[in-house]
Amino acid sequence: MARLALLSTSDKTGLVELAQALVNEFDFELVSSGGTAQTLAAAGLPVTKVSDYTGSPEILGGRVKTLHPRIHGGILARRSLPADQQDLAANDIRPFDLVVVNLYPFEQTIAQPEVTLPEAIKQIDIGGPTLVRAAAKNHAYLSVLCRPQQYDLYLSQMRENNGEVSPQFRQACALQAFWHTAAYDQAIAAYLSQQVTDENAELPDRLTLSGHQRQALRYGENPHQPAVWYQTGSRPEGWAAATKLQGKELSYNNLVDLEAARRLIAEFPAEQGAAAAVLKHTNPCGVAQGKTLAEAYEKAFNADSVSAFGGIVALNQPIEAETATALTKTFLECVVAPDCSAAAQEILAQKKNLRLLLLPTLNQGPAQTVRAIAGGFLAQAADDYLEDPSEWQIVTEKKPTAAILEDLLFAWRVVKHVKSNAIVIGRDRTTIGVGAGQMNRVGAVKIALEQAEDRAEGATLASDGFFPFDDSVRTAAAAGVQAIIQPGGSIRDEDSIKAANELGLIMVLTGIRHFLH
Ligand SMILES: NC(=O)c1ncn([C@@H]2O[C@H](COP(=O)(O)O)[C@@H](O)[C@H]2O)c1NC=O
Repeated sequence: MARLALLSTSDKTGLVELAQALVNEFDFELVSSGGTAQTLAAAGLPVTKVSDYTGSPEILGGRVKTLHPRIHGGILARRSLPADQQDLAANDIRPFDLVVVNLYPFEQTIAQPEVTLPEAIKQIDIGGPTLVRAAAKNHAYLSVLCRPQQYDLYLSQMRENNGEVSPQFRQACALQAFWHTAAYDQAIAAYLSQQVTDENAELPDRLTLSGHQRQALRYGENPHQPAVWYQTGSRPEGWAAATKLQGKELSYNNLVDLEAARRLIAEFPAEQGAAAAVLKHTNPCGVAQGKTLAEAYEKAFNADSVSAFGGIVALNQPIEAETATALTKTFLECVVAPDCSAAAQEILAQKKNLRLLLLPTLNQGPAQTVRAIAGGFLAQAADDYLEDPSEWQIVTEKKPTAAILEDLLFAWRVVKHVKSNAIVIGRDRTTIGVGAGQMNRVGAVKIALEQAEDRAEGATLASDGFFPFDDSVRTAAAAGVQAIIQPGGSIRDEDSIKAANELGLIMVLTGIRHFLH
């Protein structure tokens, strides 16, 4: 007797070709749900509708189509178990050899702007996952395919093995099927938890990390660490949707640095003027705003040209020829920008090893960040607090001019993206000294000042956390710094303010801290 395949697919890609091969090459009979049967019949293929096969019509507008003992009995029966065989015979049920299902497009639906809850719920597939899970459970006897990308592999296995597939192949398909339904349910649960309106909605009770391998990376932070890049969601977003115009494969460290660069450059919206950032090991070594993108990049590069070698560059506006020429003057690992002109692409093509990426959504990142610890993981809301200088407190006798306030805001936006303890010294919307990741704050001040040299005269200084003592203020003043921005909140704030007044400095307290660990 011919073998039986059940086909019920939402995405009809490759369906007809698969079904033709099943019927013509492997003598399958086809049973399909309404829309799938229609597509197959329109292609001239013999197909039995599920409703004819079960004798039960599709009801509730398609909510119940394949949920029937004649379908699920045929999928779940153990061929080697006499009791199961008797049940099949007694109930006139034929076993299935193949189940091909893909699910209602839930994720694509919720990705659409302004989708309503009832619209989303309508796209929660019930019968499909039931078929997939049943077939995957019984993979000892049948195959399950849940994505069109699997069809060719299935057919080639059948062709190579005289119309059979190996138990290993069926098992691999079952594993993919369970990952698939798990990710599907995860997307539903995540969406529904977003609908809960309490203030903790972004950090729900349960958090499941779900992603599929986008790319096996050559290695992790170091060559002895295996690493993989996982993509969340079925539609590529963020870096998974970026276009790489040239250059070698992205590495683990490239991606970590690129994400740090993206977060930083997102502080500077393109419409507020050109900005450029050069990063090394996630810390900015040079950041600048300029009248043009080329000027911003030159300023950022010159801020610390030694560290910029081998750096990651993020630009907030499309790259044109002048900026491209400037970018070719040193060795850079990666450049990311929202766009790049054809002329600029031609210039950058000279740098064969440079990875050039286009990411139009530079300011769109994850709402939460997650980090693994022994026995669990930590999740927090991303530090995307929008600075509002009208909330700042000017605590010294000397008050900042509008120009100094602008420089303070610039340094403050940058220091947020430097590993703690962090100090940024800035001048004319350019960083001139960065002290990153120090174990004491005055140490970070000294490193930043050392780099700034005599350029510290008249500069501004930003500190990501408060000053526990007045030593940082005194050190900065001695080097010529004229204005300081910091969160405040130390029990000894008064000491720092007093020192600032004594030394003729301006001090601004933001009330917001930006530690980055
Ligand atoms: N309700 C059911 O019994 C049921 N059985 C299969 N489906 C889904 O219906 C879709 C195919 O429907 P159609 O063949 O009518 O185009 C597939 O995405 C499949 O996963 C169902 N739909 C939803 O739950």
